[in-house]
Amino acid sequence: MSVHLAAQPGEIAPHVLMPGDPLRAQWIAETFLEDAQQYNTVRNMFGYTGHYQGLPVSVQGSGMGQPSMSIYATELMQDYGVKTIIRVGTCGAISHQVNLRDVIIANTASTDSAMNRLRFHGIDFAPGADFALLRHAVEVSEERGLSSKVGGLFSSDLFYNDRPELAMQLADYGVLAIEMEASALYTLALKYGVQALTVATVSDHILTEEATSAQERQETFSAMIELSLEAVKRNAQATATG
Ligand SMILES: O=P(O)(O)O[C@H]1O[C@H](CO)[C@@H](O)[C@H]1O
Ligand SMILES: O=c1cc[nH]c(=O)[nH]1
Repeated sequence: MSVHLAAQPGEIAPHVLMPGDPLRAQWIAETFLEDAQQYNTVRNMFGYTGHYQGLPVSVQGSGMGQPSMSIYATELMQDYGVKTIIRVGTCGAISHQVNLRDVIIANTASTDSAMNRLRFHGIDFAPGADFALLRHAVEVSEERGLSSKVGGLFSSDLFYNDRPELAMQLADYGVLAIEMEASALYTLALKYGVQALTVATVSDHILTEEATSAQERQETFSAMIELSLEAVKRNAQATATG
């Protein structure tokens, strides 16, 4: 057990998908994993372990925002020795390069959070995805003809922002969408030598004002989950043979 996870040693797989929403974790486990067993209900931040095509995989809710993601990601990496994490999230597009329901495969994550300023004493660290994992995800997406794009996310501490125009300026620098966790995940993964990636479906388009429903955010976006599971499997196979 760790402070926030009730799993016994060995109950969490080396490969983990992390949605923000614990009910999306439940849906992923019940829909995509075989023999899924729940290992965590502490704070209702559900976690499950099952199998995807024979590969042990866990799904763990992260909660919303970088402090919550940091707690769960740290415990997964430090206390349970996980090797691979893919955040499977939703995001709000700030670029016309992406459309509603497109899948963004994030190579990097800018942030307005002070977390890395605290961690690095004012230095602006540049958190990035694991290249091998990202390459597997892109390969799967291309094979399946998915509407996806590789690019940067903005991990914001503010969902409701008094100055939304500040985030919009990031689009001029190629940032595709806003979410709230990727920067912390990438930073911690680099610290612990874990392979991490964020795959995020555009649930809201801030420029066109299109939006998906809460039910759709919780229970759909199958393409993103199937893409992530296949990328995890290929990455695990490549790591085992490499
Ligand atoms: O759908 P999830 O994975 O929670 O991701 C996005 O949705 C939440 C905000 O509604 C934030 O956590 C943001 O990052
Ligand atoms: O606009 C949005 C949509 C999803 N998640 C966010 O953080 N922002």
